[in-house]
Amino acid sequence: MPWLHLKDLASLGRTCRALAATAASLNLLRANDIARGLERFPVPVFNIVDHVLYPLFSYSPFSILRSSPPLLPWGSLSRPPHKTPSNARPPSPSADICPCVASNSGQILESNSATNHSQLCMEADSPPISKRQREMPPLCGHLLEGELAYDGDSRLHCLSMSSKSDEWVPSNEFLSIIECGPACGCSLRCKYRVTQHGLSVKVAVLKDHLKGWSLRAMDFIPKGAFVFQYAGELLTTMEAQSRQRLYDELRKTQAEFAPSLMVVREHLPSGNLCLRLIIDATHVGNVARFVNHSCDGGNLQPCIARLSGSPIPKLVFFARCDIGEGDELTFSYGDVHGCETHPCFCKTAACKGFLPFEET
Ligand SMILES: C[S@@+](CC[C@H](N)C(=O)[O-])C[C@H]1O[C@@H](n2cnc3c(N)ncnc32)[C@H](O)[C@@H]1O
Repeated sequence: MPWLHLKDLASLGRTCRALAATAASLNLLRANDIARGLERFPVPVFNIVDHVLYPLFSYSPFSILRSSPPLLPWGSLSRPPHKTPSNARPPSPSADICPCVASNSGQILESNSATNHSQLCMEADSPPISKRQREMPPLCGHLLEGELAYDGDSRLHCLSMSSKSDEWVPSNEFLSIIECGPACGCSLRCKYRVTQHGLSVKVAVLKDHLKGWSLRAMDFIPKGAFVFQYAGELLTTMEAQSRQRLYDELRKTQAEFAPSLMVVREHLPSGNLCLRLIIDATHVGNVARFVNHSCDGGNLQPCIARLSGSPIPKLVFFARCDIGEGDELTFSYGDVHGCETHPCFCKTAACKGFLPFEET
């Protein structure tokens, strides 16, 4: 029964009282935590709009390669226990500097300046750092342009790409962050691994009568705090195109169907495309699949995070401003409105009337 789709569970529940009780308790378990214990906090679902108990998809805190055969919506028989209490914080950085600056002998090569962190991402038993490496610009913990990304509270403190001032100006441009990763000798406690601990704030999924499911903050989230990554299936362009055609067909017949296919493109200063990251959270994903679009940019800042030594970047979100408990979490899906078919209900002053859509 734990693997069954909501509809099959309901049919089975109608056959006898014992199965009805089991189906009801399974439904309650699912609605109390859509993340199935895979995140630091349970993610409850609330719906006073209709009788759908919870959305159907497979929860994964991290992106996976295209799942074939598809995962079942409720993957495991035994529900994994919450490993940490719900009020636990991510592992706090153990020291002021990243441990991967330590040499083989355990001696610290760099001083406590975060801007000196560059040379550093090396295995503990890797060869000593060369003069050339010492002179390399900083990498981990920095934005692509070299600015330091995080302040002492692990909050994103800077700087839109277009503004070089110290004041953080929210922007629709994606920031690009480099974090410590598999190529570094440091542990998960390193302060340059802010985006690597899964969901970092309490959220809940709520049904909205116009936009479908939506995501709400269940706690105050300070400006600059990491919120979550956008996890889903990583697709090739060809796979994405064929899925998009299928989703367009499904939308014609199923009013409730809300696909969550995101395409992020990165360009070189020359304008040439250098990265296309396609994440489909329609079937497999995390809480970010419930974030709706807002034409004014919303309260989440999307960023591309690269982990040192990992070939595939991630799409991650930080709070663009202070976010109050109960606020809906939103971001801008894009500026291009190529095909005006799906009405937007963001209700902001900047609303363009339709959801962004671009043929790629
Ligand atoms: C990433 S999902 C967001 C969660 C979705 N609302 C759901 O029910 O699963 C994207 C889909 O949500 C809907 N959506 C998101 N933002 C919207 C908005 N501002 N107005 C209307 N629909 C929106 C669209 O159907 C879109 O394809």
